[in-house]
Amino acid sequence: MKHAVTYELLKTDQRTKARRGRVTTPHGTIETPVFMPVGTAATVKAMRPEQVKEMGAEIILSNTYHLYLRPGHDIVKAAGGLHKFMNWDKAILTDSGGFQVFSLGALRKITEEGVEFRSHIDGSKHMLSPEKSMEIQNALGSDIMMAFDECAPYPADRNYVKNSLERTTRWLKRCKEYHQNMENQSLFGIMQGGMYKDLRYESAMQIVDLDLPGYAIGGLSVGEPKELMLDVLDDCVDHLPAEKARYLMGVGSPDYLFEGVERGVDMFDCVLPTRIARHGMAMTSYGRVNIKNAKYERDFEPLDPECDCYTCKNYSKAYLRHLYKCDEMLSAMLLSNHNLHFLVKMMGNIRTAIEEERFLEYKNEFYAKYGRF
Ligand SMILES: Nc1nc2c(CCNCC3CCCC3)c3[nH]c(NCCc4ccccc4)nc3cc2c(=O)[nH]1
Repeated sequence: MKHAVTYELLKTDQRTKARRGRVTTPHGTIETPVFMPVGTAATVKAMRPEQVKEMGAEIILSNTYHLYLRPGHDIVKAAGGLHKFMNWDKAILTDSGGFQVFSLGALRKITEEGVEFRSHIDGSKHMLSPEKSMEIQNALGSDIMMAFDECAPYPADRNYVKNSLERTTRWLKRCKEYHQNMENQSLFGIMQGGMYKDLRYESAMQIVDLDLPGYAIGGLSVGEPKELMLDVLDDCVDHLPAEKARYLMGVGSPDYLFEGVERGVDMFDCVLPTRIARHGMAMTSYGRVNIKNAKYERDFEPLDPECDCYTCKNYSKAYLRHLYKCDEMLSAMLLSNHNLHFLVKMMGNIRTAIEEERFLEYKNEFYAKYGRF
């Protein structure tokens, strides 16, 4: 069957595995490498969709687990699907809910069938399975649906990880089986295998056979040390086909984005930029700014002198500090807008740097200014 979503490789860096590509979806194209803003409950928190579009975002994420529990995928479907419901007409990727059950829900039991859990909202009992996850994602109408997987905890013993990845592969086959009749939505597989390189290879071989348009690297950014994560990641990428999209799940701070791009990753997502914004933290060209710090009380300069976002063009650190101290809603709105703009613009600069064969130079230039991470 023709894939609804396709990846085309445009250029590979001559000195690293960094690459420039493009993902085509029924709701438009996505230039890669790309950072995808997260919109968990059908909103990128504190942002209007027009602002997310204006900064250049071409795809956002949402989530099966959250929307199934509230408001219910049947309501979103009745509204005409997630694009209509949240007034976003570009691409949407939905995560499958597995990761969120482990990280949010009160987990009850994992069986071959799926995962039993209690809702973190009202404690009611639920069951997510590959089929249920696909039914929900189909109702939501996302362009890219993630397979229902288990993200093994870290650390986890080798035997557990091996059994878990093999079940995740069986679940992927059930997702693909169920997906047959959804021509406007594509399914991405997810590689697991913990921090065990041989199990990562095993997982990759099993899922690549299914010839999907894109593959995610799951099971990382789960508390492991940075060097371990990067070492395993470096290996994982080599086992995925060059002509398919590669998505590293849950990664989104500047340093990890540069390191991921350098190792051949095309797509990233993370709640970080909007989450730290709500805690008064901003990402700037010169490192992180903690706006509640007293040193900004009379600092009438913008957050980032090199940023052209709405926040940096119109407000000072002193004002932003004041808003945060007063717990004003505008604080989260302005800092979220800046942080997302910062990452989306940074990825645009990375794409240009790859095109101009100067990715490493740009990375070093960025690191020099950003200071310690
Ligand atoms: N299916 C699946 N999802 C994963 C996710 C969720 C990705 N964002 C989904 C969005 C859709 C809606 C919600 C998020 C992950 N997120 C992380 N790390 C995030 C670490 C982090 C947490 C908080 C702040 C910063 C970093 N590792 C992940 C591994 C997996 C995985 O194997 N399988």
